[in-house]
Amino acid sequence: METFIIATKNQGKVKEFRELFAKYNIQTVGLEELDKDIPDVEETGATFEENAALKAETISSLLEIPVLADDSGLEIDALHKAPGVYSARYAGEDKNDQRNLEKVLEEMSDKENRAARFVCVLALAVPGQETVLKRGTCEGSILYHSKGENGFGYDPVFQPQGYEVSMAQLTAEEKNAISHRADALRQMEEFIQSNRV
Ligand SMILES: O=P(O)(O)OP(=O)(O)OP(=O)(O)OC[C@H]1O[C@@H](n2cnc3c(O)ncnc32)[C@H](O)[C@@H]1O
Ligand SMILES: [Mg+2]
Repeated sequence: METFIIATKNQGKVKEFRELFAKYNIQTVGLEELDKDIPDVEETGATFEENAALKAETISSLLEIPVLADDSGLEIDALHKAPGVYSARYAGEDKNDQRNLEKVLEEMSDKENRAARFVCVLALAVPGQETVLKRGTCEGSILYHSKGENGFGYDPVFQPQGYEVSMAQLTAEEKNAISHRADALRQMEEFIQSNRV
């Protein structure tokens, strides 16, 4: 089976990419599964696109092979699109999912407009080629309390549009059918196919 490198250290993303790529018969590997010690890429960009490209291009140059990176997060309308590109570090530099979602619940406790979306930008960097960027979204709303155990990150406080449960109450299969990550990957499909390694 072919293998694709995903430039991420997030095990929640690694699991979802493994599931999403299975239908292409491609195996995916996260950075922590590689033998090499890969340095953290500083996410200095102002947009998901900039950060996704930064991660994909840095790791692709280092390994000299095609690399896919994911920069994602939660945009909340009542918070002027925060936490946005700062989603991973919303409650502090130590990147704690639980504290991040508690901060969202607190900031949203008095807000009537609950509209929000998950955004995922995928960047495919191939040595000697221009990086390809694709953006996927999943619309929904912010709950008043967290519920559910599945998924990762902000899933327990996010209710996808058309559902009465949180993203964390969906099965992996159900989330993968509607997620921002699946949406972005569908758009990236032809580029993945033409860069099978
Ligand atoms: O940069 P890498 O190494 O890929 O890992 P990361 O966790 O730092 O990833 P990001 O910089 O893209 O930050 C994404 C943030 O958005 C959250 N997030 C992304 N996708 C999500 C999803 O499908 N469900 C819930 N939260 C998600 C995630 O928990 C992080 O807090
Ligand atoms: Mg990150």
